[in-house]
Amino acid sequence: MPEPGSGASAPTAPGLTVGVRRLVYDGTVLFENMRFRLEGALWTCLLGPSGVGKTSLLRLIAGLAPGALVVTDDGRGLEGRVALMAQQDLLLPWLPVIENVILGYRLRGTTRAERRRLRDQARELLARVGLERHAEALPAALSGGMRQRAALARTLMEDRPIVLMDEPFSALDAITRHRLQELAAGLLAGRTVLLVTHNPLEALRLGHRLYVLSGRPATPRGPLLPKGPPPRDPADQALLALEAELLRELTRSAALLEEAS
Ligand SMILES: Nc1ncnc2c1ncn2[C@@H]1O[C@H](COP(=O)(O)OP(=O)(O)OP(=O)(O)O)[C@@H](O)[C@H]1O
Repeated sequence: MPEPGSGASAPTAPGLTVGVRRLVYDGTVLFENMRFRLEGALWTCLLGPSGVGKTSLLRLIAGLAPGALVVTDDGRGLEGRVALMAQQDLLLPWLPVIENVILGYRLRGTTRAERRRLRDQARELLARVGLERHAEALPAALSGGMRQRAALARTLMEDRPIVLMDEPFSALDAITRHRLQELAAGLLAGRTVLLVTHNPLEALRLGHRLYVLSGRPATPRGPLLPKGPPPRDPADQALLALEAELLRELTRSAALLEEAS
C-alpha cells in the first residue's frame, strides 16, 4: 500500500461522467436528464442553495443511492477507488480516534503487522490535522470541529484516486479551515475530487472547476475556472472578482429554488 497522502496512486485518478435520468423525492423531481462531469485528477467544486440537491448528487455518485449511471474514463468500476467524507462524520463512538482513522483497513482485514504500520501512518495524519494528542480519545470527547478533522484524516488515510467530500471544513474555525484546506489540497493533488461546499471562497481557493447546482429539476451551471494552481491566495484580487460572480450565480439559484418550492 502506498503511504496515505503520498500521491503514489494519483496518476491513475480517472475522470467520470454521471448521468441521472430522473430522481424524485416525495413528488419533487430533483434531477431529470442531468449530466455531470468530474475531470480526472482535478478538483470539482459544487455549490448551491440548501436543499437544491448537492448531497443527493454526491450520494448518487458514491453509489449510496440508486438511480445514476456513473462511467469512468478508464472504463473500470468505482469499487475500491472512492473515498467518501459525508456531512455527518460517521465516527464509530466505541472506537478511539486512531482506530476510526484506520477503520476502512480494519473492515477489509489486515494482519497485526499491517495494523501497526497503519497506526503509525494514521498517527502522522492525525498530527497533520492537529489531533496527535487525541489519537486514543473516543469521538464523544472531541468537539465538532475535532471530529470533522478526524473524519478528514480517515478520508486521507483511505488514499483513493477518487474523493467525494461533503462540506468537509464547515465546522472548523477560520484559521484551522485555512490550514486544512492547504493540507487537503496538497495531499489530494492529482486525485479526482468532488468538493461540496457552501463557501464560495473555499471553492475558489481549492477548485479547478466550479459549478452551481441550480433549478428544480436541478442542473449544474458552469464551470467557472479560476486561474492558477490551488490552493490559491484568498486575498488575490482576481479571486475576489470571481467570488462576486459566484455570489450572483448563487443568488439566482436560491431565487429559482424559492420560486419552485
Ligand atoms: N432520502 C431522501 N428521501 C426523501 N427526500 C430526500 C432524501 N434525500 C434528500 N431529500 C430531499 O431532497 C432535497 C435535496 O436534498 P440535499 O440534501 O441533496 O440538498 P443539499 O443541496 O445537499 O442541501 P444542504 O446544502 O442543506 O446540505 C431536499 O428537499 C431533501 O429534503
